[in-house]
Amino acid sequence: MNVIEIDRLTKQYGKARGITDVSFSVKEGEIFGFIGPNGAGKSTTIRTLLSLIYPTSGNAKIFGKDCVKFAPEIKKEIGYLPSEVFYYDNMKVGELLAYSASFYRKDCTRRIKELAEMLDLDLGRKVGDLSLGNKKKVGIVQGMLHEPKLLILDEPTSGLDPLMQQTFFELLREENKKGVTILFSSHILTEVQKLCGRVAIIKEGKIVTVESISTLQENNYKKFRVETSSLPDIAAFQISGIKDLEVNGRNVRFLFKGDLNKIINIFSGLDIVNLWVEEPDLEEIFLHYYEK
Ligand SMILES: Nc1ncnc2c1ncn2[C@@H]1O[C@H](COP(=O)(O)OP(=O)(O)OP(=O)(O)O)[C@@H](O)[C@H]1O
Repeated sequence: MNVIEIDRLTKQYGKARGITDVSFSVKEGEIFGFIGPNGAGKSTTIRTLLSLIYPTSGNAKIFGKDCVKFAPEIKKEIGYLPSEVFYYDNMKVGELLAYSASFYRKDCTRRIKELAEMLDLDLGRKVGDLSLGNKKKVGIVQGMLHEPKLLILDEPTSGLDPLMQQTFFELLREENKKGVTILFSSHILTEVQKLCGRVAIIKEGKIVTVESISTLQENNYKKFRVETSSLPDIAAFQISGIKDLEVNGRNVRFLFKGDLNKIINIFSGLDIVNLWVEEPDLEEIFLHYYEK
């Protein structure tokens, strides 16, 4: 069953582009990544799903129900973490979360305590005194306190330190094991790779592809840079799979996709002083993976 179904969703901000013909679906029980650079249209898509803004055309369904028509009903079953959180500074964290919980017809006290403990969040502190990361944690608890069936997280890790990111990812995996579906938006490919099974990639308001992470990785170019002790024989690098070859004296850079043993073969004929192998960043995947 599809928990989220987005069909040719378009949002124009006056003359400015928001998103154009965005379509993808998220199945029940998936952790689905929504990835793209800043300004690509992730927040616009998510805000449209939540009826915080209205589509210019197209439609989206959550739990099989139209997002606009059934917005209040759907929202009760969703946990949403916006990319930026703003709070009344004078409230204590516990008071703020109790207030958030009052919108749901269930007692969330126990869950608030559990989540706060897990994330090491002090419920007695004033919101105004919290660091950016701790404010983010308040947002996370706020989005999860009513134990929703669907979590929509817009750039949830910004501001969290690496250890807390790990704890947060564990928490998400636990929720997912309980059957919770997660839409996770990010501009950081590595974190999406760690957590998600499939991803939709958005660029300049349009979906570039919807792909499983494993397919995405298999088809990625890796970046190589090698420094040799003497001028290398460039002819050795003229094999299929290598592209964007750049030679600068004893330094050679190139991109490679395919059987890595071919590269090891080339390297075995060289006297290597230094070697760097890097995963391409998101922009490079856009440029090289999708040009085909
Ligand atoms: N209220 C608005 N009025 C006009 N244009 C907007 C508005 N909100 C977003 N946009 C534009 O819509 C496009 C998509 O922005 P959006 O915020 O959805 O991207 P994003 O992928 O979430 O990026 P970020 O990670 O930077 O938030 C951008 O070109 C942005 O400038």
